[in-house]
Amino acid sequence: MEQIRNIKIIGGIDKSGKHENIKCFDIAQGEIIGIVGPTGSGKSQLIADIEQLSQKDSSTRRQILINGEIPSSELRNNPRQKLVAQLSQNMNFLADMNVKDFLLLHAQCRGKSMKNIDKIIYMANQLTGEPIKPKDNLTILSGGQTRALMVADVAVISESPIVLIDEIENAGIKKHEALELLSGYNKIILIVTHDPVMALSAQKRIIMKNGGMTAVIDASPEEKTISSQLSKVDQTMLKLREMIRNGQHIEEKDINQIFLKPTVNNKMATLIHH
Ligand SMILES: Nc1ncnc2c1ncn2[C@@H]1O[C@H](COP(=O)(O)OP(=O)(O)OP(=O)(O)O)[C@@H](O)[C@H]1O
Repeated sequence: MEQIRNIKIIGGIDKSGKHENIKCFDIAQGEIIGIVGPTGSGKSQLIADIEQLSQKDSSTRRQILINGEIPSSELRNNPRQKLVAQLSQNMNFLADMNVKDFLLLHAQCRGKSMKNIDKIIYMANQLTGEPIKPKDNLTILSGGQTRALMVADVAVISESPIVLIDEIENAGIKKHEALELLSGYNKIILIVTHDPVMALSAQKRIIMKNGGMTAVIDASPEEKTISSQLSKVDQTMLKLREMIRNGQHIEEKDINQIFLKPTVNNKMATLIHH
């Protein structure tokens, strides 16, 4: 597959038939873009336009260019050239095989090195509190383990240059780290989310309203700091969850990592303390 360096979204019309505010939006390899907006505002439709490489032929009349050009019909229609890998809350592995065998099979199908398998399991284990073992059966993995393994698998083995993450707010994984891992593999990442940790991890976020892209907001330096603070809160919640699951008692020191670190400013500190 040709290397996808960037995609361009050329704006179309919203649900009222008016031109979208955003006429043109470029996304480069390695960028993380959030898509936010109320229910029914057209977030999934925007993703569908990208996935189908719409050429003014969907309800939104948007056009998607790849590397600045109209994509070939091969790229649009051949399922083997699928551009978008999707990760969502409700996805589960169905195959009755163990983690290592599955990864070996997937790597083999994609013509990827089989030497990376242990690395993928290691990466997945950095994202989840509950260690995944190579001999674990896929079907017994918990929700968090499943999502963590999918993220590592998509990052290393899958060839899809675009990764769509659809509302994995309660995935039970370190979301911030998961996004960093994927963007490190130069994927274009689009996240539909209502979760501040995820939304603020994105460099930019597209604001949807009434079926149209109304604005694009660049994450401010302050928001980036808030994002890493929230990520620590997130990790502490994951840790507490694991401890409770394992029948342990929670002590004040277990939540100190949220409170002890200097916060963005006093306002943020007050917010967390209360
Ligand atoms: N520009 C548009 N023109 C016409 N119809 C549109 C447009 N954008 C979205 N729609 C339609 O509006 C409906 C709601 O959009 P969509 O499902 O994308 O919203 P959403 O923001 O993903 O909602 P939710 O948060 O509930 O998942 C869909 O049927 C979609 O096809």
